[in-house]
Amino acid sequence: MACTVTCIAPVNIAVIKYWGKKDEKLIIPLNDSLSGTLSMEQMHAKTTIMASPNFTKNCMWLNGKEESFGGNARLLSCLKEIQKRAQEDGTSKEILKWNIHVCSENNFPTAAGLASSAAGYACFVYALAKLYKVKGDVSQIARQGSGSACRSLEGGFVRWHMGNASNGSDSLATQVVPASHWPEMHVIILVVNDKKKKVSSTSGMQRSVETSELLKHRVAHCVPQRIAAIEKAIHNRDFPTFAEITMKDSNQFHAVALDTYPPAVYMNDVSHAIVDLIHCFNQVKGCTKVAYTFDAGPNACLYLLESAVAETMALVDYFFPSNNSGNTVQGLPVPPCNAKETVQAIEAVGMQKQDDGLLKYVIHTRIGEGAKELTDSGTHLLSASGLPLRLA
Ligand SMILES: Nc1ncnc2c1ncn2[C@@H]1O[C@H](COP(=O)(O)OP(=O)(O)OP(=O)(O)O)[C@@H](O)[C@H]1O
Ligand SMILES: C[C@@](O)(CCOP(=O)(O)OP(=O)(O)O)CC(=O)O
Repeated sequence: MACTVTCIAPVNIAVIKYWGKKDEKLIIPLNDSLSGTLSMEQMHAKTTIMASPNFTKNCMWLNGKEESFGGNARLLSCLKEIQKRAQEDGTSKEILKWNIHVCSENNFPTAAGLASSAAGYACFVYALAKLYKVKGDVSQIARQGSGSACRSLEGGFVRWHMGNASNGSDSLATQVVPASHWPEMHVIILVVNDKKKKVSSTSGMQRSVETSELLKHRVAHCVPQRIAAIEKAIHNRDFPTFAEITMKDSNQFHAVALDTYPPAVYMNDVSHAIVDLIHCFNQVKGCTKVAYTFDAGPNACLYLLESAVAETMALVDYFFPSNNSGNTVQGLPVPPCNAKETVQAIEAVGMQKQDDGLLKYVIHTRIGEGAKELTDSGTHLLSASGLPLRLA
């Protein structure tokens, strides 16, 4: 009688940042944004949703712990919107009356500045769409869970169009190119040891909209040109142009955060030392090898071509030594590399080796595919009676 679906969805990291809403409730942004979707082999959210006439209320478990469903306005608005679409599409009325149990797990740290909310809400909405057999684009609905979630449904590079409609009907995400367009594009995430609690993206951007003059300038004069130029660079697989725009946009986003009153400080000294290292590396090589970008936290996300991975990691290990033998790298293997000459050249332009243990760990991944359903019933996270198979 019960219906069950299980789906996985990826993380995405913006190269042109979303920062600021023109509608807080519908989550309509002030500007277009563009991101790379990261491979689900390394990082994904996985969500099982079961609908049953026997369930007495909607329930949600995240990483093995029960969370409030009824008290989470964003989960509720995604559910309401998908059900509305299902009704329009003529889905059987019966299932729409049943309560649902949702069980989700992220195979990477939640709420640690690694875009878990983007993967999580994309997965929730994608799985609901499968459950109710809703056809067509659901990015307008994922957007209402967390803005950046709308970019996690598709693979490759994805653009979120801010749209013009006041009801948000044209504020949706579309694929710019599939992952296969630029398979050499890899990503290294440097997870920075950080004790401090951040200002959430939601409240930080709200404060920026209220107080930052620079945000107005960014939205009107910078983002439109950058979106057009980076799309072109992606189509042409032009890494130096892609990298320069990515770094400038990250820097401008953090300048807006500082222009906010009171300021929102997301990058720390380690983040700034990573920025210095990347600029020194690009300088001594005489061409742009690596781009950095930072979201609302201190962790660095490096976009680079596969051919630069080994040397970049050798430099990270040298300039940001771990407490023991090399930084722990999760994900794709990193080939060994003797970067002695580059290290010397970088030291000659003034970069110094940092203290031990500033990085927690490193994730090596690549651009990957969008959300998908797992059809093997052995992958469900809920038992036949609708309870989590694993609790924390
Ligand atoms: N798999 C999931 N399913 C549903 N909701 C999720 C999931 N993962 C995360 N979330 C929601 O997202 C919240 C975390 O969002 P938050 O913005 O604090 O962290 P983040 O997305 O990891 O970091 P950042 O936005 O800075 O990249 C969680 O508390 C939860 O409400
Ligand atoms: C810095 C960012 O990562 C901000 C992401 O903000 P969220 O999508 O987390 O915010 P809400 O819509 O309020 O949930 C930039 C980006 O991903 O484009």
